[in-house]
Amino acid sequence: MNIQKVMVIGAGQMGGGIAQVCAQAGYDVLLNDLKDEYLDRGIAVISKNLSRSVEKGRMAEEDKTAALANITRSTDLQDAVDVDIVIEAAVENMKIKTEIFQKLDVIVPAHAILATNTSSLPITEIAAATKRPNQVIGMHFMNPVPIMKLVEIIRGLATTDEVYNTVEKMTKDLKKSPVEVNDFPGFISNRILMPMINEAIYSLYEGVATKEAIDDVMKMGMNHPMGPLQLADFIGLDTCLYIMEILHEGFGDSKYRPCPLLRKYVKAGWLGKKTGRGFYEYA
Ligand SMILES: CC(=O)CC(=O)SCCNC(=O)CCNC(=O)[C@H](O)C(C)(C)COP(=O)(O)OP(=O)(O)OC[C@H]1O[C@@H](n2cnc3c(N)ncnc32)[C@H](O)[C@@H]1OP(=O)(O)O
Ligand SMILES: NC(=O)C1=CN([C@@H]2O[C@H](COP(=O)(O)OP(=O)(O)OC[C@H]3O[C@@H](n4cnc5c(N)ncnc54)[C@H](OP(=O)(O)O)[C@@H]3O)[C@@H](O)[C@H]2O)C=CC1
Repeated sequence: MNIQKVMVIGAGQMGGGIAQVCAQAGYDVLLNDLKDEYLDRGIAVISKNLSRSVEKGRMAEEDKTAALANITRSTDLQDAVDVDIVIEAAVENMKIKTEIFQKLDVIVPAHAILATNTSSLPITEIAAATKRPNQVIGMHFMNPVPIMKLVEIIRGLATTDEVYNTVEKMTKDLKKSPVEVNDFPGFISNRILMPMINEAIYSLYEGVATKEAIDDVMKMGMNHPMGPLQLADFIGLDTCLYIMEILHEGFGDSKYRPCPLLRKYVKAGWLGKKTGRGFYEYA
C-alpha cells in the first residue's frame, strides 16, 4: 500500500516530532489535537527545530518552508476521512486511546492503517476496540523524534504482514530504523528502560545518593547521554508513572511497583521538563 496522507493525533512532544519527520519526508500531514492552542504550541516547536537545522546549514530555507507547508492543522477527527494512516500520540491512557480508535474506525477509509505510538499499552487490546484489528499496529518512536533512529514496530495478535510491511517501509522512508517486537507490556524499550528509571528514583527516595550523583554515575560510569532522573524529566514523569503502572498491572509482578516518590511528584504536577519542574528545575 502506498502511504501519502497521514494524520498525527496529539501535538505534544511526540506527536509534534512525528509530524515533523513525516512532513520532512514529503508526506501530507494532518496534525490533530483537542484545541488550537496545543496546535500553536506544537507547530512552534516544529518550526524552531527546522530553523535550527537551517541555521546549522543542514537544511535549505525552502526545504523548511516545504516541510511546514506539508502540515495542516486539525481539531476535528472527521478530517481523517481520506487519510492512509493515522499515528496516534495522545496521552498514555487506554480509555482515551480506545475512544480515539473507535471514533477513527468509522471515519477513516477501509484501507487505512491505525497506528499508535503508545509506550507500553497492549496493541491487541487497542485493536480489539475497532472492527479492523488486522490493520492496527504499534509504531513506537523515541524522544526526541527528529534525532532518535529507532522505531519499535509492534504487531497486535491480528496485524497482517501487509500492514507490518507498509509500516516498516514508511519507517525507512522517515530515515528511521525499524525493529520488530512482540506485543507484551512495555515491549522491549520500556520493559528495560523504565525499571531502571524507577530504580534510580528509589535510590533517591531511600537516600542512597543525591539526584546529581545518581545521574553522574550513570552518565560517567555507563556512558548514558543523560542520567536516569534527567531522562525521566525529559520523557515526562506522568508518562513514566503510566508506563510503570501498565508494567505492574500487565505482569502482576511487584518488581514493577512504581516508586512512591514518582507518584508524589506527579500528584504535585511536577511532570518534568514540560512543566518546568521535575527532579530538576527548568527555566
Ligand atoms: C518513553 C518511551 O516510550 C521511549 C523513549 O523515547 S525513552 C527516551 C529515549 N531517548 C533518550 O534516551 C535520549 C537520551 N538523550 C540523548 O540522546 C541526548 O541527550 C540528546 C540527543 C537528547 C541531546 O543531546 P546532547 O548532545 O546532550 O545535546 P545537544 O548537543 O543540545 O543536542 C544534540 C542534538 O539533538 C538536538 N536536540 C536536542 N533536543 C532536541 C529535541 N527535544 N528535539 C529536537 N532536537 C533536539 C539538538 O538540536 C542537537 O542537534 P544538532 O547536533 O544538530 O545541533
Ligand atoms: N514522552 C516520551 O518520551 C514518549 C512518549 N511516548 C508516548 O507518546 C504518547 C504522547 O506522549 P507525549 O507526547 O510525551 O505527551 P504530551 O503530554 O507531550 O502530549 C500529548 C498530547 O496529546 C493531547 N491529547 C490528549 N488527549 C487527546 C485526544 N483525545 N485527542 C487529541 N489529542 C489529545 C494532549 O493535549 P492536553 O495537553 O490537553 O492533554 C497533548 O497535546 C503517549 O502515549 C506516550 O506514552 C512514546 C515514546 C516516548
